[in-house]
Amino acid sequence: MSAYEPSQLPGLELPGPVFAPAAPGTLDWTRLAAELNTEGVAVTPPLLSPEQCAELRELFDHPTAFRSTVTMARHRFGEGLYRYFAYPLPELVQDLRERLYPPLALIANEWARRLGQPAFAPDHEGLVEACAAAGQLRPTPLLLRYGRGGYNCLHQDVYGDLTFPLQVAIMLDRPDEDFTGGESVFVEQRPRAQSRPLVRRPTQGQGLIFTVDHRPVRSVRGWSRVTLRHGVSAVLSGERHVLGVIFHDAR
Ligand SMILES: O=C(O)CCC(=O)C(=O)O
Ligand SMILES: [Fe+2]
Repeated sequence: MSAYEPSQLPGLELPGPVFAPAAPGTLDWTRLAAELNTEGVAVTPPLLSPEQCAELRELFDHPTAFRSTVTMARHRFGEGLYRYFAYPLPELVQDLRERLYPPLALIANEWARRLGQPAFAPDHEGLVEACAAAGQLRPTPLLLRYGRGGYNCLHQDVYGDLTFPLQVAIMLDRPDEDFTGGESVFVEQRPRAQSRPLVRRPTQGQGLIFTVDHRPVRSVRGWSRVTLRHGVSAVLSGERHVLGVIFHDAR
């Protein structure tokens, strides 16, 4: 049986296209929700144009846009560099965060109901307020850059007690043209079962929506928690850039 019950996820619509010049119309949230329920990972149509991808990629070299920079090898997180944006976020990033959040909150709230957890605010402003009340005040959207040999160890982006369970990563480069290798890797851990690997290869502008920490999956007696970690396999050549949109803020 599929864990997805469409009748429990009403109104999964965006008000309009989300920066989707190559894919006019709304995102198909019914499909995305079904994919998230069954796989924990969903691939969107392009959310950014090639020009917008280039604009964000170039921002990487403007230090004033960021609150901090992490050299991944120093923390044994992998190999590469990432930078957390400072507030106020670039308009494009702020807009994506605000517009992607409401439909994701519907999915997150269905998950919370299944797991007996409190609901999240319906809009992003409400989530940011709840984060502030929990002492999580620092912005989490980030840009990542990997060169040849770069990779990202399996991890979860948990930054405090308040975790919104879905996040988005948008591919800014063209796989097989700008870089090779560098697949998006996910490992799912079900209770009393061996881990399940998933690999995705988004094209430029496409977003991956995925579980931050865990999601509910049907079990014999109701719902059990399935844990997901994400990472990136080694980049074999070229440079790979990604925009990470995490919705909760950090302590
Ligand atoms: O580079 C990637 O694809 C992974 C980025 C990541 O870890 C994130 O967006 O949280
Ligand atoms: Fe991450």
